Amino acid sequence: MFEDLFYGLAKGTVVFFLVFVAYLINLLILQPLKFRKKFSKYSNVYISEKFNPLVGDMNHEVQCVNEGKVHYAHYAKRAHILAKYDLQAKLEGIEPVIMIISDKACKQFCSFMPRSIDRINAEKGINVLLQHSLIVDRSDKRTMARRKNFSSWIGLNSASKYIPRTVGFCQDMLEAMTTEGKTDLLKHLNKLTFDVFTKILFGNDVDTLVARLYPYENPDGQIEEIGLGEYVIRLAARYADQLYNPVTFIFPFFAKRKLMNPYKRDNRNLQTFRAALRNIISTSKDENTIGKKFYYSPGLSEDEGLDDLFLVMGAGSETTAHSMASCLYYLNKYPECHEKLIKDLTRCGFTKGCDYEKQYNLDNIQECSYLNYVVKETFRMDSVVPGGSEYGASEDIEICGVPIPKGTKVKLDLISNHFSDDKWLEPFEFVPERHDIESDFYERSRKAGKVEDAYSRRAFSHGQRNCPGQSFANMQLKVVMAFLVSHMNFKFDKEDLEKDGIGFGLGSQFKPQVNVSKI
Ligand code: HEM
Repeated sequence: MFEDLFYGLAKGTVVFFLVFVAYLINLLILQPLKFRKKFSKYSNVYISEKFNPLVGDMNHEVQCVNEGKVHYAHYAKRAHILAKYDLQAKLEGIEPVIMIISDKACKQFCSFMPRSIDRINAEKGINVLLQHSLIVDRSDKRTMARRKNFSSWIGLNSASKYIPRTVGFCQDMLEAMTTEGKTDLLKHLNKLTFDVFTKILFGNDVDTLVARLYPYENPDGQIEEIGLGEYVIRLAARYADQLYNPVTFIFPFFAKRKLMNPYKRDNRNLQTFRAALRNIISTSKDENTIGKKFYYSPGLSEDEGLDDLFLVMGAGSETTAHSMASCLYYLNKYPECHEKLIKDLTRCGFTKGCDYEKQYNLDNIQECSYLNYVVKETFRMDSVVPGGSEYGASEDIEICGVPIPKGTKVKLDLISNHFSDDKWLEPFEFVPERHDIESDFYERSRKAGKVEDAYSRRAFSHGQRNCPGQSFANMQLKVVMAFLVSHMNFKFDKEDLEKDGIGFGLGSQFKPQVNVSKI
């Protein structure tokens, strides 16, 4: 009898094992191959030459990091190849995605929104982190009303009220950086943008709660005490990492139910963070904060209000801080542009010791044309949100003659276009003048037939779900650059300046150590 039981169990185990192996072969090899085959017949769809089981086209990312470049540097390197195509059939690991490359495809993508293409809540990675926020929702009336509120609370007019605070934080940051010798630039810039956002969101009466340290559970199980700014950065990084964890795809049940680490631990940290935000909002007596407008937004549940608030903190601060690092990096790499910018700032009255209260306002900032070109060029050279968001086809559609079945994941390529030889003259050079229609460089570009159009610049994406914080980010970048460039000398490491493929977009491994002194 025991023998029968033993054989029965052994047989069951072998059958289970074989079924599991078949499931894995289908998931990891057959389905990805089928996807490649399906699109390989279209001459306007790019498919990478080699099939890499498990990593798919992410092998480019891995290779970049191994070569000491930022993980998305390959988009620039392969821009001349991608520019020949409308679409790319890409495997992000084992996940099939149609990437929108050409302007024509981008235009059609926008025209399909929201009826046939819309956000999908893939319930993975960052989407789980912000599961009640507007970013994961389809573009129905309610979501678009949430976005409208967003734009009016964080739009240019209301945002310009915070310019004096931003300047105040810049002064504090400069003091802190100049006492350190070589300084961790990103750490300071992250703190700066986070400080600005927390003031806007929470007001003045909860400073102690905002400045408090909160418990965070490390991957090795140790508890660390960290500030809220660091919390946002770590949560975003942990949930982005979940996307590269094979369990997310192979055993989605365990990941969704948070039955094992890192899902369980990440969720515990997320709940600690959300409780901290709730406490801060309900403690604050200041009725006019933007945080309260989000949290108590009519028609939204408490969770939705809280996650929209978290979305502003996550989407707004690290992105802008990293763009500031890019901007300073390129100014250091191209000293002639730095000199020109100093002249332009001086012309517009942004000098050391000027009357900050009077000088730093929206009108004066917008007067600085070269500053504007420098910021535009920074966004072209380094797309700080390299991944963009996830969209999906909600019915069968055709883009540039290629049928895309319902349910296919679709994403916009936000980088390669910025380095296309067909669109830009000398695309790998940092040339702010290319955005100045009165410059010689612009004239040369125009004569060569390379003039930008509605879809040439993609850092903030396109369509009705593009970035609603664009004006805010632009303004903040200009204010901070105007202050820092007129008050500080800075020097990145020579090795970093000479190296190709440095970038500061989200997920970048670069943490520049910079020599800073006051002017
Ligand atoms: C350098 C700065 C920034 C860049 C490059 C950037 C870029 C992006 C990109 C590429 C997206 C995805 C758009 C898409 O799905 O097609 C996005 C979404 C979003 N961004 Fe930004 N962003 C920046 C700063 C900000 C700031 C300062 C805020 C808030 C004040 C903000 C708020 C948002 C929100 C709420 C969304 C989601 C919109 C929706 O789902 O409808 N961003 N951003």
